[in-house]
Amino acid sequence: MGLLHFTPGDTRVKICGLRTEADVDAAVLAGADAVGFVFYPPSPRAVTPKTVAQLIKRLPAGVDAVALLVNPTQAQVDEIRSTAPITLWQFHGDESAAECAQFAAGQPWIKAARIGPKFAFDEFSLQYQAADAFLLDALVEGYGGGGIPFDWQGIPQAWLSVNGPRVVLSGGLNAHNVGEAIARLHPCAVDISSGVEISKGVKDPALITQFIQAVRAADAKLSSP
Ligand SMILES: O=C(O)c1ccccc1NCC(=O)[C@H](O)[C@H](O)COP(=O)(O)O
Repeated sequence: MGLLHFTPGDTRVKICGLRTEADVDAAVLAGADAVGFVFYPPSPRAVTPKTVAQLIKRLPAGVDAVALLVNPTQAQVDEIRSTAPITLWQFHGDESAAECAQFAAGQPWIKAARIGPKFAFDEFSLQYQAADAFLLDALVEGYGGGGIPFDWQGIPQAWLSVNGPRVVLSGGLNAHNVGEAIARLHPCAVDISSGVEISKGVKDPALITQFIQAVRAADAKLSSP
């Protein structure tokens, strides 16, 4: 129920970059806790507020509708908010904490971090301490949706022990590596886009189902004695 209402052994799942009714239906049927809509025109996954307003009508109560933005203008955010009932905001660009809070206007928000070899974890979480969650993603050309994992071992254990309950792990996840990610990092949630696609922007219902089943299996393994 929702992306960020974390309880141990119940890793939440966000399926990102949905564009069609079939995409949304597949994610809901598979048990996604959140669905992400990319409002970044250069992306092949980009959608319009009007389209998202129709897609959100297919979501049952409790499934978060996440707006994904990259350095938006206030006008862009206002148009999205006035058109589609977004429940969670994800900022994937160079937005300041103050800008994120202003854009979110009291709703929960996630700040995405693009993790390179020298990423400053402590400085990041201090700067964005007001965020409801941190989405840790790979540093790829462009902004996201690169389908590449980052070095999970590079996350300081001390930082993870404090911030883990609000970490959304992202970047190159799939049904084959998500179990290891959950066992090692115990994130609040996991996020996926490329790993459930047959081509850029084209989601595959079977891959979505397989991914969520892999998450549930990993949680069950953690919970078993
Ligand atoms: O998905 C995109 O096209 C995208 C474009 C611009 C900024 C962010 C974008 N995606 C952000 C996400 O939350 C993705 O789910 C995340 O980067 C993971 O993607 P993937 O590695 O393909 O699973």
